[in-house]
Amino acid sequence: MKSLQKLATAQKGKYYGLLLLAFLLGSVILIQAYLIVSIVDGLFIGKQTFNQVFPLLLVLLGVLLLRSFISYWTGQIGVKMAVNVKTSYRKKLINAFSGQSLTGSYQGQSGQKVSVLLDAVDELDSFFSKYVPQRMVTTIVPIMILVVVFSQHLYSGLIIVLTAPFIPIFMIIIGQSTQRKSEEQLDRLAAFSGRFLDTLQGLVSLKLYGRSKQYKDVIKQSSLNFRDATMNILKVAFTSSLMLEFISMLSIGLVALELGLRLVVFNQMSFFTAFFILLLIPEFYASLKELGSAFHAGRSSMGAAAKIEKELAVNEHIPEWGERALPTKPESIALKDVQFQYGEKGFMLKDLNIHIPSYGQVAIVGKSGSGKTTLLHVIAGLLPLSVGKVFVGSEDRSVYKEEEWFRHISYITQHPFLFSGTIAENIAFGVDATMDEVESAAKKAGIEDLIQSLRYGYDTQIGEGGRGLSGGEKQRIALARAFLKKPSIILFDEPTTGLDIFTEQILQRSIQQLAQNSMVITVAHRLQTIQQANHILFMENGALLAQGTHKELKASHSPYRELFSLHEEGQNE
Ligand SMILES: Nc1ncnc2c1ncn2[C@@H]1O[C@H](COP(=O)(O)OP(=O)(O)OP(=O)(O)O)[C@@H](O)[C@H]1O
Repeated sequence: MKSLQKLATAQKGKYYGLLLLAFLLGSVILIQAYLIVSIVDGLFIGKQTFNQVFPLLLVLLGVLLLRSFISYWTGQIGVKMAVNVKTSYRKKLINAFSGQSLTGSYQGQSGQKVSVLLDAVDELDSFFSKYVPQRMVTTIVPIMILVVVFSQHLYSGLIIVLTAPFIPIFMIIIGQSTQRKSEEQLDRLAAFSGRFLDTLQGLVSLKLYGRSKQYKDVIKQSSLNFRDATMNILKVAFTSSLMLEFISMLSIGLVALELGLRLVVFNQMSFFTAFFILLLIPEFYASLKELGSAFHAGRSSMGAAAKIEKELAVNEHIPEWGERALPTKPESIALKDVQFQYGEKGFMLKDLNIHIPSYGQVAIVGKSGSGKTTLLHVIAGLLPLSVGKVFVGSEDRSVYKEEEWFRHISYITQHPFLFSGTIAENIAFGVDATMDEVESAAKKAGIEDLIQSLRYGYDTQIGEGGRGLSGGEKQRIALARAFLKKPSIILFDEPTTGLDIFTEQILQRSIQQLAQNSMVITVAHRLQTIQQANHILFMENGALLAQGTHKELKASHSPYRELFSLHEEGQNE
């Protein structure tokens, strides 16, 4: 609770506002009890007329209104505190997620991350909107009441002092298990969300492999687990309310019995004093009881805070960036003694020394798993280097601003991600472009005819991830993006799966066109791409085995010759 508490005290204005309102509430409760007792005492003991007590009734009405107003403002301040904290946590989480390198973003299930961002952050609400305001009220109001009760009657004060500690003791015992159960509930919710999203995304594979029934059961089970965890929390909440009610009723009963005996049997006190104390005692215990419920909610928030902190504490190694602007057209890219490793013992790129000129086509070639895509990601600046440097021209790339670097890059992956929206919006993604420019880019990427054949043309809606488009169509939209963005560096992960001859030719032609003014680096799987490249990087097991033109490598390097002849065989077949 300490870290959440710090966030509450950091909002000084609101915190002191709550303190002031708690004092006001204490005073209003005392005045309200005093007025009620005066009116009843005046009417029934002092035999006053209604007209005589009427002014007091008006004041009482004012006091009741003031009390409602104080409760309203206390609630409002709590809600505003919660909003500030939730906004700041959501920002931190989004920054953490968006700042992650590729390896970080691949870890864990996407659904779980969404669950932390939405559900766990929402769970923080009750600490600030309920617990903090109520704790302030309970710190001040019962003490004010106790002082007044002691000033009126010593023994009633003593009974309160003896019975009141049972409530906080009980709250602490219950609070421990609430936090544990709340963490468990959030874990299960995150697991449920994660599995659900995984299943949705892999629905086709599940059907093809006849696993949809098993996954249905898995989802059902994780949903039941979440339900059980929620029920466990509710069980604790109900038990805690019952016990708090029981303790406070018992204590009020004891004080009432003592007052009754003194007033009626022993005739040792006035009706005014007895009634006044009797009205204040329920207020005293109500305040403690409400803290009990708020404490329960606050503990749930702690569980959520622990989960969020865990997500934020992932100490990930990310690419470094500086503050300098990048020249309009970056000169060559050079990798000097570069190494990169996935995790501590994962696959490793070893001692890479590569020079790529500012225009022309570079092909990265090698067997599957040799590290071609990983090298492309290192060149793109998506992965942090373990050792070595990447130079842009003569400058270390890390001195440049991240957004400046990415402004110069287009990356056409094997499965480009399209966002839910129109085709035009997807082509113009990240740039301000007129409709003419969008159409001209689509034409260069060879997708214009297809778009025009659609009923709504460029305004056709596509689903998230490009649902509704084929792989080749998605790649051509990504190409159109590249034409529109006019990047200096184009990274292209050539599709391994067979595209039709028509689409393949369009892709080849477009890439060649882009290579006239830009640096094109392709993870090449096709013979034609390899033959056309100005420079070839031949990878094996994370190392750069050889580099040069296709002719040079074919003539001098036997492993390359072997791979190339395999390519040729595949193509002939
Ligand atoms: N995020 C990751 N975390 C850990 N290891 C990874 C990750 N991505 C890839 N690898 C591993 O790194 C190695 C190289 O992968 P990479 O995708 O770079 O190969 P590739 O040459 O592009 O293969 P392909 O031609 O089949 O696409 C593989 O052994 C792969 O399992």
